[in-house]
Amino acid sequence: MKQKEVITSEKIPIKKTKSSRCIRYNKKKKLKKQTKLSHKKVDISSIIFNPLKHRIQSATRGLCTFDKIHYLKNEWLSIPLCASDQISSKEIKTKYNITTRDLLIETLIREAKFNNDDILEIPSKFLILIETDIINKINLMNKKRQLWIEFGRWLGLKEPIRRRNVHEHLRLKWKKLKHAMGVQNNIKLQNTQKTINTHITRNKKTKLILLARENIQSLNGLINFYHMIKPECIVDLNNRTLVHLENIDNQAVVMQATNAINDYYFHTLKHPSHRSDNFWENFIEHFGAYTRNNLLPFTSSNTASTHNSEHEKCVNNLLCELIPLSDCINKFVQVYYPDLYTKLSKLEWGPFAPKIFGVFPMIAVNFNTISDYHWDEHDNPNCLCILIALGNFDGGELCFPQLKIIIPLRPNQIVAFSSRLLLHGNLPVKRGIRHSIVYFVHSSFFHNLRDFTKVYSDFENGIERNAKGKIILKPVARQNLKDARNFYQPIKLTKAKLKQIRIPPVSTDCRRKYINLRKTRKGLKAEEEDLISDTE
Ligand SMILES: O=C(O)CCC(=O)C(=O)O
Ligand SMILES: [Fe+2]
Repeated sequence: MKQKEVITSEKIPIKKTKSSRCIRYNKKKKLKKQTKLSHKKVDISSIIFNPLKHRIQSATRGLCTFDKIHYLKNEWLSIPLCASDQISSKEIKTKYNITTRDLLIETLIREAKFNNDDILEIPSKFLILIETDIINKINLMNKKRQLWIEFGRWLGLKEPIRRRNVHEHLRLKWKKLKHAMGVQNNIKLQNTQKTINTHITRNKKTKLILLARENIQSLNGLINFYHMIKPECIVDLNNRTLVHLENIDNQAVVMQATNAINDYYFHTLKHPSHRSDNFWENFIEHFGAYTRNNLLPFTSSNTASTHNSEHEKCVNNLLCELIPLSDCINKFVQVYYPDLYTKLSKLEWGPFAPKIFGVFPMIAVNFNTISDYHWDEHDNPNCLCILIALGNFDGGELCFPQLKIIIPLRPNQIVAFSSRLLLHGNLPVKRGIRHSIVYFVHSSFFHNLRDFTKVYSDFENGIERNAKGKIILKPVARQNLKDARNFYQPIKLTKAKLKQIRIPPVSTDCRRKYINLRKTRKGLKAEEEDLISDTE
């Protein structure tokens, strides 16, 4: 029988503890002060999407070449980040000589577990294949045909399974994991941006996996992991931060953000027409300024609520409620990473997108879901992302298999780490609902990491292009780049579309690859999983 959809909403109560009247009084006073601070007046118009001023992606596309160059030169400014920007001012640091780990095994177990929850280990006959053919590249592929097919089946690959496909599947995984070896071997990370990029994307994505095998092969292997609980800054041999955990001493700010995300999440579940593709497919939304796959920065579609203008007020409310938390996160960067902060505060992305989160152009919000192991490959490798987990939950620990570090991140903590260089993912949530917010900066925001030759050569050659990038012969009129009137036609949905209701066949975000979203779609807590019927 189909169970009724359960949608619960939780407000985080202020914890009542037995304390003396004096302590209680002081606590109350502190909370009152914090709450007052967190409600300080802000100019909301600069924080929310303003269709008269800001532009979504399509509205940045039809500009004339002159306007594009003008925007690049005068409105969008960036100072290149360098490796030393990740050196923290924290006095006591823990140096880590990272050992290589068997991440491949860990990843494969996760993949196989998706189809068969009982799997804890990888059979040794498959390990041999990995060892010989993938790691040592001794080609036994033709000799063990049946075993490869069996391996593919164990992994849950689609039938019909061919040994060549299984081999390729593993080879690609191996290549990707080798990526992280750059951090492992600590190879001259302080050198130029170019070195880091070439190094990481081409050659050194190697052994990570191998040494980790014994430790991560079974879930028991996690016992060997270092549990990072208290504030601590773990750095590489060049003193660059790998993982930095700090407490947030402001309960009110955390409560305000948690309640806002809960409200937003449950409201959106309840009103299907409010669901964006990202929300319903992957339970992640990105707010703020984007510039990936686009010449110029623009306002993200989630910020502008392009799918339904009726949802706009929900977004605006959420963004306003996150301001105090964003202030806290900015303060953290300013205190511990002053060079990074200074450079980021000089990053301007111009009038096309609002400045919502202080020095960070954008955030990602993960709603009641965890992330599979991944690298955030578009993040600037010289920047740190800042992550906070919100909600009332147990489990969902953040795990860095390369470093063998597990962080049972609590809502009063933040963690800064190099999301581009370190593989990371979550352990399952055991109880309650866990959301998370990530503050990050994409590489594409930095001019030194972009290639603008095409638009400059268009300029020199007097070429104009249409929104699709095709050369056109007609002249294109110049625009007032600060005036976006008439560029945005809001869509008002009164009724949900099919794709806002139907369960999507796949998640389109790599972070959700092997993550089950059933309880997330129902607004359920982890322990309520059994309320979902098997037929769904
Ligand atoms: O929720 C978490 O702990 C991890 C989130 C994350 O890594 C991401 O959104 O990229
Ligand atoms: Fe991430």
